[in-house]
Amino acid sequence: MHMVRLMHPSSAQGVEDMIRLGDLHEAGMVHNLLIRHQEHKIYTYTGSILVAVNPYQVLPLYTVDQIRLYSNKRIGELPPHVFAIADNCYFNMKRNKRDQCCVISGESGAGKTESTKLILQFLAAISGQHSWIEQQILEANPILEAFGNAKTIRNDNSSRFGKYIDIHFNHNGVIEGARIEQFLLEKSRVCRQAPEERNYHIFYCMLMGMNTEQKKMLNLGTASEYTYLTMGNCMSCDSRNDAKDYAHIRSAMKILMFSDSEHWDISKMLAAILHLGNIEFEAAVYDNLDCSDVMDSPHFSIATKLLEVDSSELRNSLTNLSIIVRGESVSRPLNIIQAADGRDAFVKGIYGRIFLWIVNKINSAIFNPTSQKPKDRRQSIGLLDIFGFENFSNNSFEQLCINIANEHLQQFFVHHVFKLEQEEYLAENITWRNIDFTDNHQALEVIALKPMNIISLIDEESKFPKGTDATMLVKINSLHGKSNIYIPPRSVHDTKFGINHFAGVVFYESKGEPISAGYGG
Ligand SMILES: Nc1ncnc2c1ncn2[C@@H]1O[C@H](COP(=O)(O)OP(=O)(O)OP(=O)(O)O)[C@@H](O)[C@H]1O
Repeated sequence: MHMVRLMHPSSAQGVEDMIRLGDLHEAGMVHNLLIRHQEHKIYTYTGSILVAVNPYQVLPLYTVDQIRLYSNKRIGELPPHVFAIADNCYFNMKRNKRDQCCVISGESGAGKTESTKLILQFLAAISGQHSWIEQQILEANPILEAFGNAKTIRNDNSSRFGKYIDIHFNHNGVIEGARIEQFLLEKSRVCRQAPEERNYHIFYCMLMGMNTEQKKMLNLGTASEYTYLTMGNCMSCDSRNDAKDYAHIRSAMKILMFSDSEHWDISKMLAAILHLGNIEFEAAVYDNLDCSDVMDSPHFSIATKLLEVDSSELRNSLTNLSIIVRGESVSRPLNIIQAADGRDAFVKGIYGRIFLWIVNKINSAIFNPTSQKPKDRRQSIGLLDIFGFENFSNNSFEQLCINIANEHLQQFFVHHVFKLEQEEYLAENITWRNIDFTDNHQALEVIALKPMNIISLIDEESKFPKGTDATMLVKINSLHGKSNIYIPPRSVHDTKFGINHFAGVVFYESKGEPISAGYGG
């Protein structure tokens, strides 16, 4: 049993900056956040880091008066606030003429996207021009959220992609443009959703918001008619109004210069995805090989029309797999399970490209390339809104990518907060007590950095014509089986491998999707 000690007075009252806590350990910090949260004080500092606890209610913290109050103040002068961080970035950028960056991280539902939007709003308000470009930057959000957010069991508006927004300012500190980068869109959601989860908002918004004539042209009905929209058995979401959101998405697209024909082309692609999802395959045998054929249904012919492709070519590519080996195309028939997997991979490819196209289109409206003149040199504030570490009961390649991104962020954090600081103390001969910290550099090396790392082996196997999930595991086992980072499957029948991440062990499923579509492609 641990010794019982008196609580430090700072723990009983709570502190604005956890560095001042008398009981500086995990329980002390969590307790501090709890008592502050109970008083609706959702923000707390830990040095230069702001910790935000989601209040799940509207608090009067973001009014115009609050923006005015936090503008041009030193950190610590006022209670901790996301506006204080934004203000600090803005004035550091202007004063020191150095670009700034805010990293916003946390688990799903923590409030990352809301915080990103609040920082954007604050910057738009204090840089003070209420210009068309500011409005365009703010209106990019509803479009990105329509195509990249979905209802999950944790969050009715969960971002299923990471984003980096770089906001550009001229030498007077006025916003003159921005550029958005997206990472790791969860493409599997287009074809499959967990119970009580939905596909991307745009599908439901389109079906609820389009007029009858447009729906007729795309042969669309209601959400319940499409396999891809019903996997989670959840077609509506109490906190959302799909029809109203559709009107907002349309107006945001106009503000960001999407033409009517571009919007219509996107709608055709989305409708084609829904029809492709309803296509079924029947088994066939040809030359003693298990093959498949597309079952006759209106969905197939509608999909070919919407995609503007030849129906026999589409049929052929859905039921055969072609790989390029040494410059030559090698084709083999697919059985019905492989054909359905291949169709899903095709759909994920289409959706991923639509998303990329949309981000590029938004950038073409809000991004101004730099001028060469030194007096026009622009400065920037970057906002990174990226998913936190994930560990579900079933983890796929997508979780592996997300967790690698978090390993990199952790390494950046370790490097800046501990390693560089300690080097500086040493260089200046300052006496200090060594702080123990866990360095995740070795994990990063094994997973993604050193030669023959786990990711490169997965990549290599996905390009190998005879590569399967099983051959991939054999290779990883033989090269990393003895490392303390990789945990091999427990038996030859086990298809899960584990990775010892900085935040804990996660087991990943290697089986399920064809390797070329799931892991490699
Ligand atoms: N500061 C806040 N004030 C009030 N409500 C908030 C605040 N931050 C978050 N919320 C509520 O919590 C919900 C989830 O927040 P948000 O979407 O920002 O989480 P997230 O961390 O981006 O999650 P995900 O990783 O799933 O995208 C929001 O839709 C909103 O209802």
